[in-house]
Amino acid sequence: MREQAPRLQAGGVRTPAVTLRIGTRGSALAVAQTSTMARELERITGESTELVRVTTHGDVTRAALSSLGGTGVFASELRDALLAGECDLVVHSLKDLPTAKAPGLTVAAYPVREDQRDALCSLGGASGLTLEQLPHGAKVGTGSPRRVAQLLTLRPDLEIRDIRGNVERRLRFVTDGELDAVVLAAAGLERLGFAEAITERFDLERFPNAPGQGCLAIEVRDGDTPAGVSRLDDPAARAAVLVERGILATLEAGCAAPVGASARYADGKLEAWATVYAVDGSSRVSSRRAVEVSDPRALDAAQAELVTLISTDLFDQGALALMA
Ligand SMILES: NCc1[nH]cc(CCC(=O)O)c1CC(=O)O
Repeated sequence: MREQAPRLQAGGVRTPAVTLRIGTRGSALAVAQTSTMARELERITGESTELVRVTTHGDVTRAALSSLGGTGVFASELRDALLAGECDLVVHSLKDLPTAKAPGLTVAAYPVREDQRDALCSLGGASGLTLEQLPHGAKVGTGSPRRVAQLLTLRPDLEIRDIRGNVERRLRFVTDGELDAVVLAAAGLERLGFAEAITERFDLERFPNAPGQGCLAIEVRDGDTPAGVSRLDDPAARAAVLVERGILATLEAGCAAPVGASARYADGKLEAWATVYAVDGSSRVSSRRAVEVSDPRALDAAQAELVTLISTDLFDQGALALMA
């Protein structure tokens, strides 16, 4: 696997691809997860790969994410590079991808999902204080409205601090003693080799994940899926994340919305639960449903049914008013 910028010959004519060119954001997390996919593709296809780094606006600004025009700040420039033919596929964190399909592009694979849970990182890592053990009024950092609401639901006494920056920078708030703990996605910590910083992985029942968290998405141009890419797809991961994101889309909520949704597909059963929070954690509505899937060919219909069941239930309980 080599790394290089998109190659342009004099006159702007692109040289024919000799290897699979994989577009990625330049952050350490993005490069780590894209490299994992590149190695998988090399193993599957026997072809070589190279990484094409695309710097996105979301990577270079310190502004609050919510001020950057909502969802998709990380995804759109990667998508532009793919549409322009500067790479053959791109690897996204699914959580950061808007739920609407991008014109001309398709998600060709949802690879095997990693831990979808959120993790508390307090000083001392595995031997640190859990959420329950943190002192009264402890300072906990997160930039996610969902995590804020979830934390305040369980510990209304906490002082929540809005933090931004990459995973390493967020962990430093704790090691520097500025905050008592931060909350991050377990998957990102693991991909970066920071699993030892994890004090507690939150129970999904009380702390449902951001829709799609822990899953990657491999996006390609419509009708132009490079050989081998479809083999990265994991049907169980696909089913679960499509339900989680289907609920998010039906609620017309973005990736920064205070919505947690967890799904799993196993043993012929597709099951999901979701909670919509008031941002201050003062109230919430939840729903949980399961559908039997006797024939895997009926999975698409089962997904749609489950999304409708849960979304309708959430609407009936006043989810829209809560998010307003
Ligand atoms: N919004 C940033 C982001 N996008 C994906 C991940 C983690 C990995 C994943 O969910 O796949 C993170 C960091 C975090 O939330 O801690």
